[in-house]
Amino acid sequence: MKKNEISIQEKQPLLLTTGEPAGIGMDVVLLLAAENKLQDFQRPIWVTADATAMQTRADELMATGALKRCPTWQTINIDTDDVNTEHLTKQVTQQNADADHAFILLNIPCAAPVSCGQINISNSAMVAKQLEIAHTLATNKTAAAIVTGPLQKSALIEAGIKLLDGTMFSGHTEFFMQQSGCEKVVMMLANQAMKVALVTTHLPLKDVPAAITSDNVRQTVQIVVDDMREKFGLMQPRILVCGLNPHAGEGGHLGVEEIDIINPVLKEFIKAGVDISEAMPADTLFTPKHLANCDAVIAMYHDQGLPVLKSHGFGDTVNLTLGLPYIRTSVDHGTALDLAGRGGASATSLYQALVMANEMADRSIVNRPLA
Ligand SMILES: NC(=O)C1=CN([C@@H]2O[C@H](COP(=O)(O)OP(=O)(O)OC[C@H]3O[C@@H](n4cnc5c(N)ncnc54)[C@H](O)[C@@H]3O)[C@@H](O)[C@H]2O)C=CC1
Ligand SMILES: NCC(=O)COP(=O)(O)O
Repeated sequence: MKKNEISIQEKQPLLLTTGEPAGIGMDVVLLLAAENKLQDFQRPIWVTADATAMQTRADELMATGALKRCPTWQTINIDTDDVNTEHLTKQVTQQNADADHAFILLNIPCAAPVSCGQINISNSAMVAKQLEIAHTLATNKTAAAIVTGPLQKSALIEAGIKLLDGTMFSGHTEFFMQQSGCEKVVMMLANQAMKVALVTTHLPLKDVPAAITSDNVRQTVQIVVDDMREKFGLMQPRILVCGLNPHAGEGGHLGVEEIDIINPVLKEFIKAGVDISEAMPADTLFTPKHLANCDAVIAMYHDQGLPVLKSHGFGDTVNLTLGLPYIRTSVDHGTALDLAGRGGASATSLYQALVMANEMADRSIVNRPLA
């Protein structure tokens, strides 16, 4: 082995959360496992799920013919009451990965039996527990990266699960941000056609304008610039920014956020040598002419940027969180309750999310300073 090269045995696992047990999270893991695709990463794959529900889902998918063979996995029963201590890390790292199995299942029991496509909010605490465990193992670097399957936000909200600051649960992005003590993180979705980062995430549309503050725009741009360098290796990323209003405010006649808030911040970055535009009309920014010369787009809100991106590759897109102290990627789709256990789910987005997490983890090993 060359100096500074890391052996497969030394590589840390990718930790995959299956999310909502009534949705397709377990299906897509099983589909990849059955095709031996979880072995492409040369790393152990750890999967959080309810062990009984996983076996039942495998049986259901076998019955539909979606699984041609049933993959095998190794189950570890962990003490889920004690997830914030070294206790958890010891429990999982003391297990020897068995090469004959597609993945290691960290068993997080559901409170109620799982029925495909039927949300039961009694199981929402188990979904939140998966995220807590993932956060703990990524923070202490036991896991190289977190890759999340889909959860049903409404189920966690209706179960009364809150973020650390006591506000309503709104998504993985906000959950991991608060758990990590970050003031700000950035949601980015990426596919072959484009990368789109968002200034605001899961907010009612009526609350968006108030959230477009100088600080929010400044922090978003800084995180995008830093992580395009660190996570994608793009040292001088070319960034285009959407305005908030139609025609980027039409010179102030259709809204003033561009003049009062967005452009003054963007000018600071331009002056500092960052390759970034001033606020552009979002309807013409997302055209091939502009996208051809751009590494990332910053959109002001969720449904300004994501429908355009998903229309260019739903199923082949990765959702990632920039600005966290660890790597987190995710599928681009939701729980698809209509498909759970039926065999129609595509696992391509999960595969792409694993590829991206693995590449970022490998890059962070290469970039790690020599002791
Ligand atoms: N990463 C996450 O945790 C995400 C969670 N969600 C949550 O998922 C729930 C349902 O959201 P929806 O808007 O209905 O979106 P959805 O992505 O679950 O479903 C939209 C449509 O796409 C289809 N679809 C989704 N994933 C597919 C796959 N892998 N293969 C084939 N077809 C697929 C579904 O059958 C449905 O017709 C919501 O609670 C939402 O918050 C949505 C997006 C991401
Ligand atoms: N549209 C992406 C999405 O809603 C997923 O959000 P998160 O759970 O990754 O924060």
